Amino acid sequence: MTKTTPAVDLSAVVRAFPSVRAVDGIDLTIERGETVALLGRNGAGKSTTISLLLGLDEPDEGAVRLFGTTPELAVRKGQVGAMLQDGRPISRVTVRELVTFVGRAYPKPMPVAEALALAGLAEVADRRVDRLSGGQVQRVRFALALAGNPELIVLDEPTAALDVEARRTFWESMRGYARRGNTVLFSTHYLQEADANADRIVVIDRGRIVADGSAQDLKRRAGGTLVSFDLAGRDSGWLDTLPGVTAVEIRGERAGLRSEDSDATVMALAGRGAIRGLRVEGTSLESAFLALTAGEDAIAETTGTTRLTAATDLMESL
Ligand SMILES: Nc1ncnc2c1ncn2[C@@H]1O[C@H](COP(=O)(O)OP(=O)(O)OP(=O)(O)O)[C@@H](O)[C@H]1O
Repeated sequence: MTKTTPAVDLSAVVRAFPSVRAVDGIDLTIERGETVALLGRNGAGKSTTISLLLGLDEPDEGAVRLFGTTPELAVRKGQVGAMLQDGRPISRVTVRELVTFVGRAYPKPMPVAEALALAGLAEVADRRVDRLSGGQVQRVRFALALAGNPELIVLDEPTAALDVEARRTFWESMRGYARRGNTVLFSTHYLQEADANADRIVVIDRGRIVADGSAQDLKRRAGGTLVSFDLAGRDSGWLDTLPGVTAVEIRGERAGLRSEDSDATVMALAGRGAIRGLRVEGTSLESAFLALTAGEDAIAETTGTTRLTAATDLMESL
């Protein structure tokens, strides 16, 4: 094993339950030092992927390696810390006592003061865990994940129940840990969190990876730009033949065109004098995500050619 062994390596991983293939052939490599968001809708397969990655569940097919070894061994060695969705820490002890106790289970624990400081708990270290706010409890769980001094931390929807301020402090702590050269994998429904806190976003849908890259890459993949204009009584049958256009949506008098080459689309529209109320907008991360994870149901009325474009999203933008 060399220094360059990736932190995470999932290879053709499948986990099938009787009613659903929760993970349906995932290949994912995360290099040391990366911060990666696993982004997907409810039921996309994020938690199942995380369970497999931590060795809490076994894949039916494929292989999972952490730092070149099995998840069990990596966890036992303290290389991996995790913060999962449920489980409230035991409460009749102080924050410091709890972090100290958990650290003792690992061969090379992080010094307690350091774990408390990184998690933003120094000021409440001597308070009982059952006297803390929801945001503080979440930070205790983060400190417990840090207790073994891990190189990789895995967080399953870490900010799901937190208000805006608690989220902000949570992500500050996480970034402090990542800046030390550590690796972070977190799952989220929140696009803004993925965009703001990850170097790389892996979009998962129906147990498969449907996109993997920076926020910028996702926007590009989701179909570039939205060009819209007033039809002013024209028919719309010709719009999907225009250069660059991948999808067309008509809403009353307004036409929306998803375009991979907005310059060419606008030129062609201008050539036909169809420029009344013309608007050209870049794809937001929100619409990129919707487009990448849209089901067949969301596309029903779209006359365009791409499967990736969600009609509902296009309608919202008009
Ligand atoms: N133990 C299980 N037995 C049967 N089906 C399961 C089991 N665990 C998960 N599933 C199913 O697998 C699919 C993926 O679930 P998973 O919890 O991994 O999704 P998720 O992306 O984490 O969703 P959420 O954001 O709601 O937590 C879902 O259809 C879920 O119902």
